[in-house]
Amino acid sequence: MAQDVLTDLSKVRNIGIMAHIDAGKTTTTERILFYTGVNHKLGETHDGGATTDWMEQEKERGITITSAAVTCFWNNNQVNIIDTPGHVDFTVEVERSLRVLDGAVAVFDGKEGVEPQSETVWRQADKYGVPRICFVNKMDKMGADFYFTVDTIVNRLGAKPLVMQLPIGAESEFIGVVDLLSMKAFVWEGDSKGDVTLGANYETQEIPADLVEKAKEYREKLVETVAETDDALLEKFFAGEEISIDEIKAGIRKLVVANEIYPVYCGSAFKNRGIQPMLDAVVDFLPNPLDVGAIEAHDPRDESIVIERLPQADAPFSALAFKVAVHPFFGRLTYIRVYSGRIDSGAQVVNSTKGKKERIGKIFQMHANKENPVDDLMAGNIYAVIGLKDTTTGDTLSDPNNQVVLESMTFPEPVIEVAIEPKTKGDQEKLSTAIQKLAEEDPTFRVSLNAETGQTVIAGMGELHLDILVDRMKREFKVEANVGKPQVAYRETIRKTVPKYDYTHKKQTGGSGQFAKVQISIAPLEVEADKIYVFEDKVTGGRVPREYIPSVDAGIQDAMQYGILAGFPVVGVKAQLLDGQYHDVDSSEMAFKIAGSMAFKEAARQAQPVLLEPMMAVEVRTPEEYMGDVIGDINSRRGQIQSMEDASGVKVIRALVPLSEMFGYIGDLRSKTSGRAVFSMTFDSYAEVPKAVADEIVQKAKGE
Ligand SMILES: Nc1nc2c(ncn2[C@@H]2O[C@H](COP(=O)(O)OP(=O)(O)OP(=O)(O)O)[C@@H](O)[C@H]2O)c(=O)[nH]1
Repeated sequence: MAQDVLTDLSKVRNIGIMAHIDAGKTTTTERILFYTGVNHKLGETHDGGATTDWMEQEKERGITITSAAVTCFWNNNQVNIIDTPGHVDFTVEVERSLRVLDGAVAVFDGKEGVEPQSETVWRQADKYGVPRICFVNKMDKMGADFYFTVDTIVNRLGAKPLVMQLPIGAESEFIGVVDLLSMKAFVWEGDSKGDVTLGANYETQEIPADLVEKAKEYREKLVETVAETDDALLEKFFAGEEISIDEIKAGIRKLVVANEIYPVYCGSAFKNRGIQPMLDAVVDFLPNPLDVGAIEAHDPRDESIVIERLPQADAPFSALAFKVAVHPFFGRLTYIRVYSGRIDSGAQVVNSTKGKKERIGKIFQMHANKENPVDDLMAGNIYAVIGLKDTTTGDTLSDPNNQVVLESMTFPEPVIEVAIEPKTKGDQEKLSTAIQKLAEEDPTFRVSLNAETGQTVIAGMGELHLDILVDRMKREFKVEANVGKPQVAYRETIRKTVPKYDYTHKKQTGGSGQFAKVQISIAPLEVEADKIYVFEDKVTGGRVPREYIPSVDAGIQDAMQYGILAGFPVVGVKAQLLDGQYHDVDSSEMAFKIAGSMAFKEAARQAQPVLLEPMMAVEVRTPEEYMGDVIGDINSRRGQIQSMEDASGVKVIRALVPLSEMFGYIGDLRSKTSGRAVFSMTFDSYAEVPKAVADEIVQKAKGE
């Protein structure tokens, strides 16, 4: 069934399927792969047979964590599907995918409507300007309500839906849809019971009598919405003239590409209903790489110089790596989106983010059940390549003679950490390998070694994120280890400037001694993104020789790893080396490093050190009757309420709450609200821990 890669970019769609956890993203993707002919046997997601979920954990947990790209073909168009994860802990993966998508299908649960997590993902898609169509899934489910779901698109997302279909029948009687463009009914015969080979195809019929009026009303709305955007169409509309389907489609396409409107489809992925018309809509309305146009890149030598790259074969090559995965047979596989140019396998490129040469090895397009080798990389398309050694997620690959850097991706701060203690020396080695491999795939976790306890500390986005990392270490890399409880990633900072601090490191132990004298100043520094520390050399007259100055810097950074209050990393420091003294024989890099480190430790004690904790932006949606309880609970967790709003019959409460108070929140919220409230949270900022709480944390850290 493999087809050659299309070179006509107007026939390429790079899309994502985005959804709240359990809305049916995996099932929908599976059905798409079935209908597009590459998947002959459907995997039922929770039996572990789904082809996009090839990691063990995904099979067991039934959730899609990694984004794999799968290529399929629909009516002679090539559709590349980039799988986007739906869990809140993996929003970085979602952003990473959104970065390389041209359009998306937002899948909603037809009973729940827009859920908080779909809202988060929706807003992320807004941020990247990704045009979308909506698929209201699970129309066969008890309580499914298409019109309610459409309302939630308005109320909860503030977006403008365009109803393209009406459901025929509801719940177990849901049999098909009215297509408002052709004004026909598409009916899927028979009950598939989740087996796609049963009742997979639809028949075109007349609209059932009881839906004719409603269909007319909705078609009128549809045509009016489209006509309003085009003077010529509007004239026709008011003159009562027929506007052709092609004219309507062209109008919708323009509005979708401009992110002004979101066509809404419905169906039941599980029962194989509604997938084909939704695929037609992907092709009809979502943008192709030409619609998206030029991408903005930067000169690697000077970020302020903007360079545009057009999706053309004869432009200089540029591509973004958005995923590194370890394939069971090929080893390291790098997923890339090519933005411009065309190059063959074997070509030399440059990783312009890291300034390293790379060679493109074999190139594949990943189909659902096999890899399809291709000869070259083409602008506008998505590929998996082997042979790249140093490229990790977020890196740009360029033409060596025309280098650019595509906007790099920002990742939220990892705020939860877990300590891992390998059982044997062998396990320690396995752990290092595991960490290195996992870091290539996922740049969102950080690793540090606690020199005092010998523990390896891994920091990530949330409890589940860490859970999965640890699980993979044990399972894939066979690391035997004791794993601690997840802890909040506290930080320390200083509040006062210490303008001058002298420290002399002197040691005489037989032979040659050690001597270094430094005078430093430290001051609070506003933390911005990765800028958590600044070092300035203010030494004059060679009083500290050039070669020792970096050692002082390194010594201070070493000391900052373990803050003086409770051993948490210190951030937000501007350090200056003001003066010093050396000895011809006894001074060394090591001596200056120790002096720098000790000078910082002692100076920091005078700089009013404080503890910082991660604050989470929490959003709770609750029926009004539980609002008092929810707010009371947030207050008792040291939360600050930011706003309260009404949205489609529920109250939306937004608050800033310390992460340390959010462990186990989901269970408490469920029991307080009889399971009727939902919440989402994302990292917001670091804030100073109130004195009383800080004292407790310090006590505990010292006790341990
Ligand atoms: N009744 C009904 N159930 C569905 C439908 N689509 C999916 N499901 C079920 O809903 C559950 C979740 O479906 P998935 O496809 O795994 O959902 P997902 O959004 O990929 O979930 P994650 O991978 O966990 O994010 C499974 O038990 C599916 O069988 C549908 O159209 N109707």
